Amino acid sequence: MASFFRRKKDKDAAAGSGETRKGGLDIEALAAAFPKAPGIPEAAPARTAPAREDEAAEAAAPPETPPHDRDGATEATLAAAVVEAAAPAVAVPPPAPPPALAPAPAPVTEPEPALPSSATRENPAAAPGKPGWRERLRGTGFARGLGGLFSRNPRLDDDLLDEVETALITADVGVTATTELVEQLRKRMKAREFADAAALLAALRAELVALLQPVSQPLAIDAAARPFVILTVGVNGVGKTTTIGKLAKRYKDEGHGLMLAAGDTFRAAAVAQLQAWGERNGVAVVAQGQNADAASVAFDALQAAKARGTDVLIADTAGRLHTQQGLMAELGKIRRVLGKIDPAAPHEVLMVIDGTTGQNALSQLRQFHAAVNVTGLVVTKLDGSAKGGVVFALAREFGIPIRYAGIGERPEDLRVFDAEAFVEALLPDELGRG
Ligand SMILES: Nc1nc2c(ncn2[C@@H]2O[C@H](COP(=O)(O)OP(=O)(O)OP(=O)(O)O)[C@@H](O)[C@H]2O)c(=O)[nH]1
Repeated sequence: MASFFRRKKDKDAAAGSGETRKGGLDIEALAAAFPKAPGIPEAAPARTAPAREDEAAEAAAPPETPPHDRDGATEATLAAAVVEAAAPAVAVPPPAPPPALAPAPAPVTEPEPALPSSATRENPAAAPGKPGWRERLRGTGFARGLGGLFSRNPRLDDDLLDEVETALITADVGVTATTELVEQLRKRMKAREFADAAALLAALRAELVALLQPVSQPLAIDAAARPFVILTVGVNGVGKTTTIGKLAKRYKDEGHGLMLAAGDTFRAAAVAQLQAWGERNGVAVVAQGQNADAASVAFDALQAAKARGTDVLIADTAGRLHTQQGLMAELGKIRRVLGKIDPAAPHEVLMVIDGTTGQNALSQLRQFHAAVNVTGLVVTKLDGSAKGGVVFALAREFGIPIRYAGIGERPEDLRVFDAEAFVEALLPDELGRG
C-alpha cells in the first residue's frame, strides 16, 4: 500500500500543479486500462483566454456602477435585449423603446414526459426508454474498477483490502479519503466484524453512501424569489452551457417560468448554443453578443426577468481557468452587479465540474469558491469517466451540495444527484454481479 502512494506522490511531483494536468494518475495507463465509452467526446482543452485590456483595472476597481447606468440603458432597452427564443440572431439592445414583451413561443420540439420535481429524489431505476444511472455508469472505467471487486467471490483478507484501495485510488477518490476508508475497514476486519468478503464490501458500500449523503441535497427553487437566480460558473468546456440547456428543459417541464442570460460572451458559439437550447424549450434568452460585458448581460437579464415576473433566471458565464485572477475577479463583479438589483441574488452559484478531470477538480473548486462562494455543484461527463470517484473527494473536502450529475449529452441526461442511486450504480449489491 505504502508503495502505491509513493509511486503516486512521485508522479504528482513530476506532473507539477499545472491546471491542464489531468489528476495525479498515469493517464495513458488508465486510458489503456479503461477504454473510453464510444461516442463520448474528449473534454475540451482548457482554453486560456487572452488577457483582456480591462482585466487588471476591473480587478482593482472600486464597486462598479451597474452596467445599466454605465451604458445608459433604459428600462425599455433592457426589455428589448430579451431575445425571444425564435429570434434568429443575437440581438443588441436597440435605442428605440421596444414593444411589450411577448410570451415565449411554444416549444418547438415534441413534448417529452414530465420529469419529477428537481427538489425531490429521483427513482434510480430507468424510466421507460430512459437509461438509468446504472446503465449510464456501468460501462465506465469508474464503475468497472469498483464494481470489479464484486464480480467474483474474493477471500476476506488483506489482499482484498489492497484491491479495494487500488480500485478507489484508480477511480480518483483521492488518497486521503481512500486511506480513511480502507483503514476503517481494516480495523473492522481485525475486530472480526465481517463474516466474509461480501460483508466487507457491503460495509464499503455503506461508507461510500455515508460520504455522499451530506452533499446529496437537491436544489430547491424558492418560489418567493421571482426570479430565483442561478449563476453557473466553471472552467472551460466542462459543460456549463449544455447543463443550462438541460436545466431549462427540466424547469420548464416542471412548470417554472424561465429566462436564460447568455453571459458567455467570450466563446463565439456560446450565445448561439444557448439560444438554440432556448428555442428548443421555448425559453427567452437575453443576449448582447460576443465580447459584451458579461456583468451587463446578467444585469439586463435580471432586470428583464424581474419586470416579467419570471420564476427562474439562469445565467451562463464564460469558462475560465481558476488560476486566471482577472477573469476570476470578473465573476465577483457579475455577482455584485446582480446583488445591486436583488441583494439575495444570485440565489445559487452553481459550479459545473467535469467528472473526468480527476483530482484537479479540487483546486478548481477551491479557487471558484474563494471568488464567488459556490453553493452547489453539477458533476458532468460521469458517463465517460474512469475518474468519477472525485465526487467522493469533493464531498469529503468541501461538503458543498452536489445538485446534479451529468451522465450524457442528451437533455434528459442530467439527474438530481442522489447518494444511494449513485453508489448503487457503481457497486452491485451482491457478489457475482459485475
Ligand atoms: N458525455 C457527456 N458529455 C457532456 C456532458 N455535459 C456536457 N457534455 C459535452 O461537453 C462538451 C462541452 O460542453 P459545453 O456546454 O459547451 O461546455 P462549456 O462549459 O459551456 O464550455 P465553455 O463555454 O467553452 O467554457 C459538449 O460537447 C457537451 O455535449 C455529460 O454529462 N456527458
